[in-house]
Amino acid sequence: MTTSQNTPQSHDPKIIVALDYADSASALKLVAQLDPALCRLKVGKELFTSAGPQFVESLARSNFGVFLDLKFHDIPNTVAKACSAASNLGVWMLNVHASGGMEMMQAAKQAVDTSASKPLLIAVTVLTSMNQQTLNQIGIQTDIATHVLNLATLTQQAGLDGVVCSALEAEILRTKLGNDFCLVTPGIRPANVNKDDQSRVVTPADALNMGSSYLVIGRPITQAANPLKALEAIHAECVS
Ligand SMILES: O=c1ccn([C@@H]2O[C@H](COP(=O)(O)O)[C@@H](O)[C@H]2O)c(=O)[nH]1
Repeated sequence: MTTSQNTPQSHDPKIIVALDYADSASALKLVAQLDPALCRLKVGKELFTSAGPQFVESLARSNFGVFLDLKFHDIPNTVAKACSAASNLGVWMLNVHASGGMEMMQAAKQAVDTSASKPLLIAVTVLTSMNQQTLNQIGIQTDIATHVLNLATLTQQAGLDGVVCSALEAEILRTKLGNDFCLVTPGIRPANVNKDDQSRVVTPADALNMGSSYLVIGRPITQAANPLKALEAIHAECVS
């Protein structure tokens, strides 16, 4: 597995907790309850928009690795500049949308690789909230697993480190794209937990068995009565 030179952890926790909060104070309250031996952190559009790059930079200096999940999607020059700026925050991983195409992804990769910290760069294939019907609604008639494989293949050809996909597609991507390609899978739900707005969901243990490299988990941890206990239970399920 490719690893970032700036990874602050010598170990490699598989769980990435999604800090989907409205402000930095709420996010930090959760972070204070978590154990960096068990997880990394993800900052997405809501928290980044409210708390800003300085917050991400300070979080990236903590013992947690930070995945900056802004899913850049624009013309190549704009995405490359955004990726340079994001890399300079010292994050462990960042992402773009694979549907931005080869030229956009190559520009992003070049920007990341010429930064001082060289974070991992991955691309979103098909959002885990989407199903076959929502894919058809945007004009794509290909079956979802094939579309994910096509976008992931393009991502690998562009030289990126991996993709965001559902764990439902992890087995086919592992077979076709090899063991060194990073598969980051949101849509993770322990058994009997609400799916919320996710469509393509898999349990934590099944996701790892199917070939996921990292599990992105938000509400099952952040909205638990005791987030650390929820994290520990998921971690235990994964290692057993
Ligand atoms: O395809 C995708 C890409 C990103 N996400 C993000 O992951 C978390 C999931 O949160 P849950 O509360 O566990 O559903 C969230 O931040 C999404 O923006 C995704 O779900 N699917």
